[in-house]
Amino acid sequence: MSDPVLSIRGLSKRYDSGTEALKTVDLDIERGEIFALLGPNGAGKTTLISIVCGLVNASTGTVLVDGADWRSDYRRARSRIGLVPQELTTDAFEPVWSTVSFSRELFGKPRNPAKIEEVLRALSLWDKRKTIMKELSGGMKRRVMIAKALAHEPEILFLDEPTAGVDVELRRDMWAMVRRLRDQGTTIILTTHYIEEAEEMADRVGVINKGELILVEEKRELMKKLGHKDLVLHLAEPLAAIPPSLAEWNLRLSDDRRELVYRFDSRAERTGVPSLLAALRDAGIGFKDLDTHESSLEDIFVGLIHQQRSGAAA
Ligand SMILES: Nc1ncnc2c1ncn2[C@@H]1O[C@H](COP(=O)(O)OP(=O)(O)OP(=O)(O)O)[C@@H](O)[C@H]1O
Repeated sequence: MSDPVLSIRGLSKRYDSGTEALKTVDLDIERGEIFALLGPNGAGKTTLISIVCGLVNASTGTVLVDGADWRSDYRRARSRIGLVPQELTTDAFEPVWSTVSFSRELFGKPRNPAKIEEVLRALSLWDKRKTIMKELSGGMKRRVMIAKALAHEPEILFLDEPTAGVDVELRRDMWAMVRRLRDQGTTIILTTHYIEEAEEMADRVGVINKGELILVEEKRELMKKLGHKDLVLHLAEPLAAIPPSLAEWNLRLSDDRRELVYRFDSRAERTGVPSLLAALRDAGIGFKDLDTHESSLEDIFVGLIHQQRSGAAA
């Protein structure tokens, strides 16, 4: 990778409470990419973002933001970054316009009404510029948080769980907006619990668990690894054993012999599900119901860690 816009080396964090929130993270972010940091609750996502943005002190390590050291050259480094935090923090009685333009001034940038107008228009907030914050809908408030983060024209935008608790429509809206920002040249780093969100949005995905960056990959590669689904067939009658004619599907029979489970790659062109159902009919095995389960993120992490360890041992 040439000339990363963000370069993180040996970053670790142990809070005063003794919690080791980050264990020696190394990460380069490419200019102009959308990078999703994917991990369960407590994985260390917010800690990582907070350190890079100068809100939390690292225990060890260094960060270069567009070449500027985030400790010795803090102002320059910080001015390159916009942060949209998880929680909405604005003055309820302030209108949208002044809320956003104040954020620009905080970075010591000269007033620039044309720039503020551009940001508000890009986020479809122009019509609301005179509305006070408390009269906005939840989705609008989130947009204002993004406008605030963009008001000083940062190169890198951090979005900490941008769609937590928002409905599906707003989530799609947010994704489209993030893509537009990327198309205009902003580098985007977002954190998420949702595999679906990482899949939809990111160019690259970093998986973090228990403070450890388990892997960083191109989205397409990662999704191949995450694509397993289980088809569970609830049988009409308990089955003594799986007949040899079904061997090719590698089915699993539950301990009570009432469920057959077929694991398949949901992204493959041929999942094998239709042919399995036909083979079951031919074998005279009836079922009352069927459902599919996607592995939880937790299961996937366990799998990835396992894969990594066995890879390292090989
Ligand atoms: N200020 C703090 N003091 C002590 N421990 C903290 C503090 N902030 C976070 N932690 C702990 O550090 C670990 C990582 O937390 P962090 O908030 O970074 O995770 P996260 O991946 O952002 O989680 P979530 O998805 O729930 O927001 C957790 O065990 C958390 O309890």
